[in-house]
Amino acid sequence: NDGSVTATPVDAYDSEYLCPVSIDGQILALEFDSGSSDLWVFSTSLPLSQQKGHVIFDPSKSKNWKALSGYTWNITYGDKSGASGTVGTDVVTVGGTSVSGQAVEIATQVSSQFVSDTANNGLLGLAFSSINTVKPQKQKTFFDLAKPSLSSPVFTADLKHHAPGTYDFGTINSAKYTGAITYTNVVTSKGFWEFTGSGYAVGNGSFVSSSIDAIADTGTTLIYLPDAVVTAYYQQVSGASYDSSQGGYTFPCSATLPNLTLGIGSYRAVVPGQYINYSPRGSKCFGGVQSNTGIGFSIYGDVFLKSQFVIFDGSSTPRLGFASK
Ligand SMILES: CCCC[C@H](NC(=O)[C@H](Cc1ccccc1)NC(=O)N1CCOCC1)C(=O)N[C@@H](CC1CCCCC1)C(O)(O)C(F)(F)C(=O)NC
Repeated sequence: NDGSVTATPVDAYDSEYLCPVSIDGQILALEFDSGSSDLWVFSTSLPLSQQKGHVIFDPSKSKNWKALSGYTWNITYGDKSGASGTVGTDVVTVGGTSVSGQAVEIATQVSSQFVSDTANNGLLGLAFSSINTVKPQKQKTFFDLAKPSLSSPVFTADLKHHAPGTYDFGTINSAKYTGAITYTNVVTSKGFWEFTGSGYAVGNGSFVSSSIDAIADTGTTLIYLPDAVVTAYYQQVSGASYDSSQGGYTFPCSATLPNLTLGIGSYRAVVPGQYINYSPRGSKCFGGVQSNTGIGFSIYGDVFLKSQFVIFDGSSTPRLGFASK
């Protein structure tokens, strides 16, 4: 049972995209995150102060809810936010795709970033189940459980700039992209959709071949790249500089930003310069391309993903596909 669901940007900067998910009839807006593998929700087990402003899942109102007694989870994300709690299973439906026995992780504690992000009522992880945090037994992701019932074991991301996009499960909709799809192999050892980029070009400059170890991550807002790439990019932006008080590169909001081309095999993925003006911050504007220093690999986040049609192929040899649109 293939499915399709709308992914709506939460704000004017496309900082995250949320999708409606039904848990036994209770509908919550969750962030689909190909960088983690826990499906967790705001719940009635949270302190009331942390529930404020959010849509709350109430397991006592679900007839298909089965508590997994003694099971717990605890996750910390790259931006230092986090959550933890208990676990049960329920029927989870996304678009037309329904899964029973899905582990739904109930939050009993969430960090302040989640409390204040009132549009976000939890996450639906789409990375590999190997990094699910449930103990004593890790649980499968929605995609892993849905796979056998899908026409093909894939999901696609068609995120858009300042507009709603879609995630599709089970089919590759040829109306959503142009030209050929380029596939690249994925390494799953860290549990991410990890691949090696083939290089970059800034604006109309020549392409620089270089291997870039990266993950395709719908749960990360920006693009995080090696310093060599980031400095080469902002050298082409007049007035750009690294502003430690803002935590990254900023530039005058009037600046014209060059496109950034990122190579995937022989495919050249073009990120429009305007996508790289992320948001006003202080008296300047904050860049959508930042340094990957301290992360350990590069992250091709939403600023990149929304310029492409992306296939997450979960077949026995997982791979990523990219196409223009
Ligand atoms: C620099 C390293 C990555 C940072 C990345 N976070 C982000 O990219 C957050 C996402 C966010 C948007 C709006 C409101 C709140 C949070 N945005 C962010 O740090 N910024 C700061 C820079 O300006 C742009 C917005 C992250 O932790 N992504 C998580 C998933 C997010 C966690 C926080 C809530 C939203 C989802 C991830 O799962 O994708 C991960 F792979 F990074 C990870 O930590 N996996 C374990």
